Amino acid sequence: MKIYSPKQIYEADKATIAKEGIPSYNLMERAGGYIYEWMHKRLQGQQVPIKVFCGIGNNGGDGLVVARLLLKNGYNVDAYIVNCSDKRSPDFLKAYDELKSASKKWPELIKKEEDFPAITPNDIVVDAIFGIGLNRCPEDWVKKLFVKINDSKAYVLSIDMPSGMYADRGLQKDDVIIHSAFVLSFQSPKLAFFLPETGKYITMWDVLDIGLDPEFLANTETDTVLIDKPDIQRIYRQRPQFTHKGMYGHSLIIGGSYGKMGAIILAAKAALRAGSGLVTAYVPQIGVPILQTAIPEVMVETDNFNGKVFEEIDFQTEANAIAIGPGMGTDEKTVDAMSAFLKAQKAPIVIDADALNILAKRPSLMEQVPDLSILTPHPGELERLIGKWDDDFDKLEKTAKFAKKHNIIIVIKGAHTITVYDYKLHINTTGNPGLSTAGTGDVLTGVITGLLAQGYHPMEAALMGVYHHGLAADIAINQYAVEGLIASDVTAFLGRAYMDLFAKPEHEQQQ
Ligand SMILES: NC(=O)C1=CN([C@@H]2O[C@H](COP(=O)(O)OP(=O)(O)OC[C@H]3O[C@@H](n4cnc5c(N)ncnc54)[C@H](O)[C@@H]3O)[C@@H](O)[C@H]2O)[C@@H](O)CC1
Ligand SMILES: Nc1ncnc2c1ncn2[C@@H]1O[C@H](COP(=O)(O)OP(=O)(O)O)[C@@H](O)[C@H]1O
Ligand SMILES: [K+]
Repeated sequence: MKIYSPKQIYEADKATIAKEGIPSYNLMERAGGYIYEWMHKRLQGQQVPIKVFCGIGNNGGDGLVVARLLLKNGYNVDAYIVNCSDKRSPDFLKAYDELKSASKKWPELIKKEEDFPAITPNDIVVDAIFGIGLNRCPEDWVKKLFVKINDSKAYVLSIDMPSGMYADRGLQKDDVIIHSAFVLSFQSPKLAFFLPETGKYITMWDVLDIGLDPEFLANTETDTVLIDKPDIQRIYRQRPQFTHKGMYGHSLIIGGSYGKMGAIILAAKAALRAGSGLVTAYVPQIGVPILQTAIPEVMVETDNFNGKVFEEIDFQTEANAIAIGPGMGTDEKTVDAMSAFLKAQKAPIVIDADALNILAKRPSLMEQVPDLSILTPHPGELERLIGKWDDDFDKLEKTAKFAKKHNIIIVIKGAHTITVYDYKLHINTTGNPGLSTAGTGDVLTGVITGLLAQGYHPMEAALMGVYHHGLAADIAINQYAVEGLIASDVTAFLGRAYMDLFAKPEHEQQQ
């Protein structure tokens, strides 16, 4: 699914108005009408007190349309104008007049703290104060209203965006954002919904198709996309019948050190479960018996030194895909070994964990990283690589620049893992907080490497690997719950994730 920027949404509005030959106000009526229908379907006429807080722009106008429709259909509704500016938009004014003629009184005006109405936990608050047009910090009394709404414990339905959240910048000091139980977002969700600083203010969201010009939308390329099942189905390649293990690639996973051999076990096993035909682990000598005991399917190579960490990375395996980093440590001897290893690499590799920390320690090594290599940092590792950022939007910009400079793919891990390549952001939709547990990152490295070994393009391997890893965890929590899930369970459920990719929905299975 494409995620349009605010600029593209304003352009889509214009294109729709021009093509359909309608006044812009019709779009507001349409949007408000859909929101009313969404609410009516759930409320079925219940007399819950509904308080609609409207700003003075088009988001506020949408709120006024909703308030009018609720009123006309017998709901218990009060509308308030949060009078944060005198510059009211023309369509807001039209919606304002329409509400006045339907209710015979003007909505209540809020200009200062003393004007705030009481809000109780039994109320429904419709938040239509600011949408994508928020472009400066609201005045203090407006922020106090946000706080009052948040403290009220009322159910909050936000129109288009939670008020106070910006569509084009992240959270900054002194920002206050309305906490939404549900956001109904027009045409596409907004990037801020998926970023850690701002996404936490939203419990659920859905998209309302308000009928913007389909041709304009189809022909508009976006910098940000949400990756969901159909995208992965298009990437997946079915296995033909007459095959042998040599056709599914040989993965080589380099890593492990004294006390951290588990990381390499997790990654190697995940590469196998992702479908890699052969897997070899390259570990310091101390790891050989551990690996050989833990996974019989995996071959093991080691260096010529009898140490607890690598002093050399020199292997015989002819690998189709190589990953380096899990559990490897950042000992100076290992840094030198990695430096020599990188110089010899021509094809894309997967770089994770301590290998990322080594790149941060010796930035000149970045020059040796092959094009299209996949780096999989969590936010801590990312910061060590690219430096500090001001907010989440700044983080994405800095990451995109770094990825472009080195022609690499960066997978920023987190609640919505974002894969960055060539200034484009791919937001993952699977996964759950059960993944916040030791070793799940090692499993991800194994999955991506296993896919790369099978011949998937590095971008395909990154997107499918991240999706699949999250999907396996989503299936596994039905058995283990988020608290009980451990990294090995994710690997164990990778097969189920493959099955789920093409499973028919339950109601079709029963027919
Ligand atoms: N295609 C769409 O998505 C449609 C969107 N509509 C609505 O239009 C909204 C965008 O409307 P607008 O561009 O009017 O913007 P908003 O209604 O989001 O609000 C901002 C308005 O207040 C002003 N403003 C910004 N920051 C302020 C601050 N801190 N204090 C005081 N005033 C401030 C802005 O100049 C702007 O006029 C969308 O979010 C959506 O709700 C619909 O009306 C119709 C179609
Ligand atoms: N709350 C969450 N929701 C979804 N995915 C998560 C969440 N927390 C962590 N993850 C995922 O779990 C993995 C954790 O990786 P990482 O931090 O490297 O762990 P480790 O170093 O222990 O292997 C990443 O793929 C990340 O995206
Ligand atoms: K809003």
